[in-house]
Amino acid sequence: MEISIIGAGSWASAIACVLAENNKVLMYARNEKDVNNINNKHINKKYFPNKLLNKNIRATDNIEDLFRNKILINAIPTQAIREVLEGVKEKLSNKILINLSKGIEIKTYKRISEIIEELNSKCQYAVLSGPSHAEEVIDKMPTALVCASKNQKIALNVQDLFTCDYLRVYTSDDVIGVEIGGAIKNVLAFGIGMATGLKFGDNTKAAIMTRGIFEMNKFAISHGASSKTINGLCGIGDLIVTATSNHSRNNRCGILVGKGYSLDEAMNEVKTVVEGIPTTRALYELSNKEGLDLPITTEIYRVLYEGQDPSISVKNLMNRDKKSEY
Ligand SMILES: NC(=O)C1=CN([C@@H]2O[C@H](COP(=O)(O)OP(=O)(O)OC[C@H]3O[C@@H](n4cnc5c(N)ncnc54)[C@H](OP(=O)(O)O)[C@@H]3O)[C@@H](O)[C@H]2O)C=CC1
Ligand SMILES: O=C(CO)COP(=O)(O)O
Repeated sequence: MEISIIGAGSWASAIACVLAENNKVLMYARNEKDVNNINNKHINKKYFPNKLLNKNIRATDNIEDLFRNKILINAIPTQAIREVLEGVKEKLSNKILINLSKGIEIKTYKRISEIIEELNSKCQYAVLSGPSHAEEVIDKMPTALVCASKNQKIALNVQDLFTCDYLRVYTSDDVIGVEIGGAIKNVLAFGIGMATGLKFGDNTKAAIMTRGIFEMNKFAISHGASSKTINGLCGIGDLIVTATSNHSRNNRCGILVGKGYSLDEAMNEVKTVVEGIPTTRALYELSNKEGLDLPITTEIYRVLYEGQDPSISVKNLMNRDKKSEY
């Protein structure tokens, strides 16, 4: 079987390597030079310059080529999905789209399943998420993920497709919970990065993590998700990995902002996509519209979009009204 991947970045490449052990893989890259490097030298020069890719992996710069396959995997940044798929949306009919991206669209406040549903309601959707840095998956380090779909047959198929010695995939029917967990953990990991950049310690990180999970649950439950999902791999699990790993772009970018870099300087340094930045804005605006109080998200928003000093954010959080924990 051949499987298509929209995108040829870090996560797309790591997942391509998993699938290429038993399948052919066709990746879409928008740059011809990247396509030639993958096809002729079996190298993804930009994202994994030191790894030789499996020869079952091919690339194309023509997105239409992807639609010769039944299964498509999405691995481009959330804010680019609508624009990239708009021109080929009719072709999504009767395809299975497995989404790997994590975020909320700024323009519409939609989750990725909602974007796909809007583009083509005949596309069958699953989301695969959890604590999984590409740098570790490509080195075959044991990793656990969760796949959610409204259609349990599809969730089981995705479980079969990805399960191997180093990937354990659980199934779920809570698409909303899995998507919200993956989106919000990036916002919180950015905030925890800022605390590290401010030279605060492990107590501060644990406080933001725990109260952040409370915030994640509040938003998720009000959107119809189950708290069990948030307390599983896609929420707590992914927050732990993103907030504590040097691989995390969100955490690294937050550290730089905490150290005093401007947002532009920090993003230039990190280079790859930092999903927590646009998702902070979408989450802040949407929760305000819905009358949900998310104090940590609000303070991260103020730093990112209103130029507030991160140390003021910490003071604001510490000086909120006294209350009981729950
Ligand atoms: N990296 C990881 O460990 C993990 C990432 N994720 C999620 O996967 C998604 C992708 O992340 P990741 O692979 O790390 O990101 P990268 O920055 O490594 O790669 C992004 C890919 O998307 C392409 N791309 C970016 N913008 C556009 C656009 N406007 N049109 C077409 N293609 C575009 C890039 O192309 P180009 O090279 O030409 O810019 C590149 O192929 C994110 O939502 C992330 O949260 C999830 C789990 C793990
Ligand atoms: O989602 C991820 C790990 O599960 C990747 O996180 P970063 O985008 O912060 O690197």
